Amino acid sequence: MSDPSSALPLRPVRRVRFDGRLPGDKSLSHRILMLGALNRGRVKARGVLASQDVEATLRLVRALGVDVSVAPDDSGVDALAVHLAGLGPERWQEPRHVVDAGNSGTTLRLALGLVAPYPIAVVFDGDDSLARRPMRRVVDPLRRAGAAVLGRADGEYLPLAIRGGNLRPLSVRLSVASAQVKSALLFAGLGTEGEHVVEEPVVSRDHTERLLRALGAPLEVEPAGGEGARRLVLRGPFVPEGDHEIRVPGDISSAAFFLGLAAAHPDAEVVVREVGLNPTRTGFLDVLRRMGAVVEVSEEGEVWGEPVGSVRVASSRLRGVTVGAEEVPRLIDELPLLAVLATQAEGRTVVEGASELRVKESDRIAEIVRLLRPMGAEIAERPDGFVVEGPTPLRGSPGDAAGDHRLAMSFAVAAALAREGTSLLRGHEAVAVSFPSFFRLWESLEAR
Ligand SMILES: O=C(O)C1=C[C@@H](OP(=O)(O)O)[C@@H](O)[C@H](O)C1
Ligand SMILES: C=C(OP(=O)(O)O)C(=O)O
Repeated sequence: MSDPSSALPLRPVRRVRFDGRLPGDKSLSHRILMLGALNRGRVKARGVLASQDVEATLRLVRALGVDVSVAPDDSGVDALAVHLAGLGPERWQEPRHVVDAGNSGTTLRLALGLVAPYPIAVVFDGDDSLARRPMRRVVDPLRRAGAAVLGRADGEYLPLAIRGGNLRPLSVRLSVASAQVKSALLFAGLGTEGEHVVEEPVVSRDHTERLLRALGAPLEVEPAGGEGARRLVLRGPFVPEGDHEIRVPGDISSAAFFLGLAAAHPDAEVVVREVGLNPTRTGFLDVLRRMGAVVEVSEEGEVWGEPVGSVRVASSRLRGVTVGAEEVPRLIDELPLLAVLATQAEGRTVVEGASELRVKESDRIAEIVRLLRPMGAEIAERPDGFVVEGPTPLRGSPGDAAGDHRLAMSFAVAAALAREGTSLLRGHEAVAVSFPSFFRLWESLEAR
């Protein structure tokens, strides 16, 4: 790990060639560990992401007293082999200590739903970024179902203490499209008698639904009202059983930094293998295509209902695009990167309906504008997104990742695309949240 106090020099990259696997999917890794903790039986998972966020979920699973063993998995980048021997939630213990969710919104929100049906008290805390992120979106529906939750600002912010048990059936129409809230409520339904209904206004990543159905849960997914809206109906209780094995596919959100660089760079070819191609996650590939990029996708199989395959992207002439609210959840974590690529595209790029970006690890709208302007980008902040006029040549500049892994990696792409000048990134160590080997792999790209 590099020295956190020093800035990392990032030079423009002359030639981009990459062909291989990248780290395992973060969303799937969290969910597999939590469902493994709930399961009555053994779960053997390979290719689990070895990163700080997933460490937080491992801390939760251990704190509940679940028997879990973790070893490096040499067949992947930043990969773990995890074996869980779950005895069902009746055997969970009340954690003796505060559970540290670190920087991970997914850990905290999903965990609140996971433990809510059971009569145990769990206290959560996390880092300063997580302590600024809103939790009432999960806490309120859990309270309405009968869980007791205490926390700062009436349960909006960490630290949070929950004690559940004996919940009433959940019936929730989400006002924001959030896979974290949806998943938390489905998890709560798993331990609760009755028919639970969750409606989302626009489809968000559906890993939880796919995993639950693969495990045999009585879950129906149907269209609801508006375009892209979905209604999920789960009959609880359902506790998964039996022995299961899974190999976690690569994370398209991590792959996006390599694929995006390839699209905007004049001499590039990148192939990412064995990556997850769940259509609720591939909005970034669709937007790249709309920008005129050469994107080839080959679907090669399925893991627990999740399509998996390879993606190839080569140097392309990009043009500006508009991305609206109905598409945002399918590429929410790739939007700061899209701002970088838009600086190299002909014409105007507009992102709207993305105010959720302001409550991620940082305010990703304000911070990406702050990072890109000194490099020569023409980018304007909007309350719910940004507008970029391109193309503008970028030049190396100092920048600060604001403790946000996606911003650190987006800045690395901008630095690689710069015509001249070395960029200096402060806070580069944030990449350990989702992609610890990022800079080791990035350094293998050829510097000018
Ligand atoms: O469910 C998940 O695994 C995630 C959902 C998204 O958050 P929201 O559900 O808050 O939009 C995303 O930004 C996050 O990186 C992971
Ligand atoms: C928003 C993210 O994660 P989380 O919400 O789990 O912190 C992310 O990985 O970009």
